[in-house]
Amino acid sequence: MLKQTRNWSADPVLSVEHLTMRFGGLVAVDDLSFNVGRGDITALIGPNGAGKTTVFNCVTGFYKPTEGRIALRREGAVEDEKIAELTRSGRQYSDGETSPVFLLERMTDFRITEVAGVARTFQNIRLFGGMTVLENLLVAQHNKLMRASGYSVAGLLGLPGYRRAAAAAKETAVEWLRRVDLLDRADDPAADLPYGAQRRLEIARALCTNPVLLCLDEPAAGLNPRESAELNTLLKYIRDEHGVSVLLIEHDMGVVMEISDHIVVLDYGKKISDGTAAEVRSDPKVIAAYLGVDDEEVEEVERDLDVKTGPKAAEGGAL
Ligand SMILES: Nc1ncnc2c1ncn2[C@@H]1O[C@H](COP(=O)(O)OP(=O)(O)OP(=O)(O)O)[C@@H](O)[C@H]1O
Repeated sequence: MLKQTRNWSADPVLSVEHLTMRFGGLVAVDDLSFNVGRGDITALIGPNGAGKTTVFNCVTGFYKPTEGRIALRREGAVEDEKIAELTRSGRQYSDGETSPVFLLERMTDFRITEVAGVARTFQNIRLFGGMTVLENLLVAQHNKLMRASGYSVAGLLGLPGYRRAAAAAKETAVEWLRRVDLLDRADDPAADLPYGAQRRLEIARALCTNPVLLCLDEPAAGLNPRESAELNTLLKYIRDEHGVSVLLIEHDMGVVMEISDHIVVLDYGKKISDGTAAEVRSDPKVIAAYLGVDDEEVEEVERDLDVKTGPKAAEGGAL
């Protein structure tokens, strides 16, 4: 069931404002603004080369944007004036407050994950193939464990604080493995898992860091229809039961239209549409952008939309 409220206006967890990213003479992202609603699944879509991954890389600290502000409100609504004040102060985030704000464009990727609570997965799976499935999830919680050890030999000596933290980390890992249906593979090397299972493990690993915002780069890429359906169920569970906001890049329109509360469409680095699936689907600018790509992709998009939305899509003249 998709939501009726427009969380991205009422309660944004992330605000991207006037984001520009240039690579030499190429403007990959051009004065882009959009919000991600708290507790929403938001999809960033657009033809190849539209700038989607570049936006992701800016949000997660892999790129420093040329211009723009990326504000994360971790726990709830914050007045614009407070964010403006933080911006003027030159600081990266407002600390020790009930509703902290993080200016991600000023932070390193490591701190964005650790301090602000933004986790991500990659287009190309990046697991530790030689480690077991369980170890991959424990490594994701390494920093939490280091803090519990007081960055001393407490860990080696097995002092109680560290032991408790280690047990909690294992519990979190086991819980997510159960949720993504990989508990029976816990002791197998990650590289031995089939492709779809590796994708689920990557998502579980990101969730072990307890993020408020989970960024997924093409999570359905390479999945078969059954695995795609399982992914949809998992993402809805993450949203509904854990309140994690999800921002995803996805080419599979079947997945996008079925699970997204909000869709932002890019073309040539600019936003061309922003709204619910129904709004975006019938937007002539979106249709035109997709018609600009090669025939095969247009056909694929049309087929996906037909399958998922049936006659309604056809009435609305969808993509
Ligand atoms: N590190 C980089 N250096 C130079 N150009 C880059 C870099 N990263 C991306 N680009 C360029 O920026 C533009 C946007 O690329 P980006 O990968 O963000 O698009 P995308 O929408 O994610 O595409 P796709 O759907 O194919 O993954 C492209 O023209 C790309 O070649």
